[in-house]
This record gives sequence, C-alpha cells and structure tokens, in this order.
Amino acid sequence: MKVSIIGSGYVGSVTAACFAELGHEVICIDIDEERVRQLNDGYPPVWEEGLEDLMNKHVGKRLIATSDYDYAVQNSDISFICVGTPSSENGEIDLSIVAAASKSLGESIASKNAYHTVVVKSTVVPGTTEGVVRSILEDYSGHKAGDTLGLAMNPEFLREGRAVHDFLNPDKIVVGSLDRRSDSLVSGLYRDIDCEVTSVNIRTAEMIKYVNNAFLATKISFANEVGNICKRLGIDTYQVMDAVGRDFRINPAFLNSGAGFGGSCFPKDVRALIGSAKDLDYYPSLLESVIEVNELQPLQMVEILEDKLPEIKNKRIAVLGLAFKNDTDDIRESRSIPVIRKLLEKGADIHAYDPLASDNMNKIFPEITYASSAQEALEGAQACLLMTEWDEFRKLNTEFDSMDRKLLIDGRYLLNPEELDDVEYEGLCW
Ligand SMILES: NC(=O)C1=CN([C@@H]2O[C@H](COP(=O)(O)OP(=O)(O)OC[C@H]3O[C@@H](n4cnc5c(N)ncnc54)[C@H](O)[C@@H]3O)[C@@H](O)[C@H]2O)C=CC1
Ligand SMILES: O=C(O)[C@H]1O[C@H](OP(=O)(O)OP(=O)(O)OC[C@H]2O[C@@H](n3ccc(=O)[nH]c3=O)[C@H](O)[C@@H]2O)[C@H](O)[C@@H](O)[C@@H]1O
Repeated sequence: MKVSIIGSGYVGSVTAACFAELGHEVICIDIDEERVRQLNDGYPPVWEEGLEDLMNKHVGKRLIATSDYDYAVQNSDISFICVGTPSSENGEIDLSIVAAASKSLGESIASKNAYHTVVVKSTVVPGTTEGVVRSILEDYSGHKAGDTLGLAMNPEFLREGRAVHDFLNPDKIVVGSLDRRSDSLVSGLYRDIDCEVTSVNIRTAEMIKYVNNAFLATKISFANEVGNICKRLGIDTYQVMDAVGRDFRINPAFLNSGAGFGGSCFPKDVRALIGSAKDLDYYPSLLESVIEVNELQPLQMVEILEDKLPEIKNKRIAVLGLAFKNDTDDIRESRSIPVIRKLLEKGADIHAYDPLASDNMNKIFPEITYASSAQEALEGAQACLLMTEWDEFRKLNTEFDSMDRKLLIDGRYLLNPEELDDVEYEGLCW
C-alpha cells in the first residue's frame, strides 16, 4: 500500500522504515527541513538499533521524505499521524501539534477526489481522534469521515532502543476504527507480521495505550515503594521481587526498583490520564501516587549521598548515566535531571558520563563537565551516583580506584558490592 507518515521522530521514522520493510511504499512528512534532508540522505533522525540498516535498504526506493503535504497525500492512500503529544503546564495533554498536523492534512485532502484514510498513531486521550482530529479534518477537507474519509487510531507500543524489533515483533496490534473499511485497510498493512490484530472502536484503542503505559508505570512505582520499605527493613528487595514475579498473575517484568521511570511517555501519559480523569470529576489517587513516588525516588539518591558526605559543596561528584534508560540518547524526563539539578543547587562539582546522551544533556546543563569515559568521570571524585542501566556500567570495578573516596550509590542495582574491591557501596533501595 501507499502510506504517508506525518512526523519523523522515534515513532514516525521507525514506523516508516518498518512499513517499507513490510513492502509498502512510504512517504515521510516532517516540518523540520533538516530532518527531511537527513532522511533522504539515509541518516536516521534518531538513534535506534537496526534503523540505519532499514533506511539504507529502502531510502530512495520504497522510502522518501518531504515537507510537502500535498505531494504526500496525493501519492498515498493512508496517512499516519505520528507527531508529539507533550504535557501542557498543568500536566494535561497538549494537542496543538496533532491539531496542526490534522489541519495540514485536511487542507491537502481537500484537493483529493479519492478516498483517503487518516490514522492517529500518536498517543492521544480518549475522544481526541473522533473529536479534535475528525472535526479539523472534516472542516478543512470538506470530506466526511465514514464517507470519503477513513478514520482510525492505531496506538504504538514500541520501546525506545528496541523500537525496530518491537515494531516488527509486537505482542499486540490494536486498531480502533470508525468503520469496517478503515479497519481492514489499517489491519491489512500489518498482514505480514505474525500477530493477531485486536479490532476495537477508536476510544477503546486510545484508552488501551494509556492503560498499558499507566500499568507499567504503576508496576515500577510499586516496586520502588516496596524497595524503599525493604531498605529500611534491611531486606534485599530484588530477592523479594524475584520470588513475587514468579507468580504467573504478576510476572517478573518491570519490577526493577531504582531511580524511577523517565522517558518521553510514562510520566506524560500518566499525567495526561490523571488530567482526563479529573476533567470528568474523578480523582485518580492511585495514579497520583505513581507519579509522586517517581518524583521522590531520584532525590533519595542525593539524600543518601548527603548522609555519607554531609558537605557536598565544591566536592567532585561523578554522575554515571544521563539517558533515561540504556541504549538510547534520549534524556526526556531522565531521572538524572532532578539529581543533577539538586547537586548543582548544593554547589557540587559534577563530572558526568553517558555513552550516548552527553550532547543532549549539555543542552540543559552546560555548566557541568562531561567526561568521555566512566573512568575519566570517576577520577578524583568523592562519590559516584549510578543513574542509568547501561551494560557497560555493570563491568565497572578497578575504575573506582581512581576516585578520591570510593563511595558508590547505585541507583539501578547494577553492581554487586561483594565483587567490588573495597568500595563503599550503597544501593538506592536495597
Ligand atoms: N517515543 C516513543 O518511544 C513512543 C512514542 N509514542 C507516542 O508517539 C507520538 C510521537 O512521539 P515521538 O516519535 O517520540 O515524537 P518526536 O518528538 O520524536 O517526533 C515528532 C516529529 O514530528 C515532527 N512534527 C512536528 N509538527 C509537525 C507537523 N505539523 N507536521 C509534520 N511533522 C511535524 C517533528 O519535527 C518531529 O520530527 C507521541 O504521541 C508519543 O507519546 C508512542 C509509543 C512510543
Ligand atoms: O509509549 C511509549 O513511549 C513507550 O513507553 C515505554 O517505553 P520506553 O519509554 O521506551 O522505555 P521502557 O523500557 O519502558 O522504560 C521506561 C523507564 O522505566 C524505567 N524502568 C523500567 C523497568 C523497570 O523494571 N524499572 C524501571 O525503573 C527505565 O529505567 C526507564 O526510565 C513502554 O515500555 C513502551 O511500551 C511504550 O510504547
């Protein structure tokens, strides 16, 4: 099929490359001209394992990029909206980018005589596709949804860093649609993927995405709360969760306690769901607590540090890990951000290292020193805070020898103190 993808960020570029891999003809649309140029030159706009290979294979053949909506709409049958849906200041979803993309799409569909289908892949609160998106599309295109305009919502469940793998090997594909025709068009795109399609109505598809993310975030905050209690009781929370996770009704995934969840989606999506609930006069106390635990969790790293090193002003502190998780350069809502902010407030001399994310963090904190290796960050430090679950940090050992004081606060359960040579080890919640 001929597909256009609006927005070429993490979701858009991966969706585009994977649809090309599945044999579809794909046109990416982005308002960022530099990104369009980059895509057409075969360079992925984001770092994702396997993405560059797919782009090299398909760019210029089944995959092209443009900033011209008219061209993309005329040359495709179906358009996926994959633009950002950030949090507004009060935590509720900001739909302005989705609205702008819908308007541009509607204007281009206006001059098309054939049936065109619009699919929302961005994460949007229930009611958005049939409300904001549908009305803008109808107003600007003159076409009516269910008549000459198809409408669907197809949430995305990929994880950053594993996005290409997750897209091509999903454990569920959810398609919410206005009518049978839209459903069969969208479902048909995934025909060659070995996964059943769950067909529902649009609002249900929108809700499934939020519940998925909110449940995973809840598991993490639950594990962190248990970890905080275990630490005070002198119990190893990882042993506890290892046993608890063996219950098939619970499952071991996402029970790793630590510095909390970051990323572009868990925090914003839980907040958006809270916002929607409150708009309906329901106070979602469990979800509020999920966020509250997550906000407090990284700051406990600094509390433990101050307990061990009461005066941190002008002390050299190594921060290892800046990305919100391993295998990505993404720092959005990284738990390192509140930690660095707090350390700066207290006058610490921060030397940070991350395998991929230093450039991005430098845009927020230009005042700290960025090292080119963990070893360099550790040299002469009075303490080390381990913030991100990078594999390369699991192998650290003799590197700690160059510290002034071998004090290590592990925020991700990466190192086993018994295997470290006389390091003062403190786990965040174990
Ligand atoms: N990042 C992730 O791992 C996942 C994200 N999602 C959801 O997917 C959506 C997109 O997220 P990301 O890909 O992370 O966003 P992103 O911020 O990485 O990319 C958005 C892209 O849209 C472009 N754009 C902005 N306005 C535009 C317009 N009017 N027309 C065309 N392009 C425009 C931007 O230039 C950018 O390239 C969000 O709703 C997010 O919640 C869902 C699953 C996973
Ligand atoms: O909607 C989205 O954007 C995506 O959000 C998450 O994917 P992602 O944010 O890429 O990363 P995860 O691997 O889920 O990790 C999120 C955060 O949770 C933390 N985490 C994860 C697991 C765990 O046990 N403990 C824990 O603290 C990680 O360190 C990281 O900061 C979901 O896993 C995806 O299914 C979803 O599509």
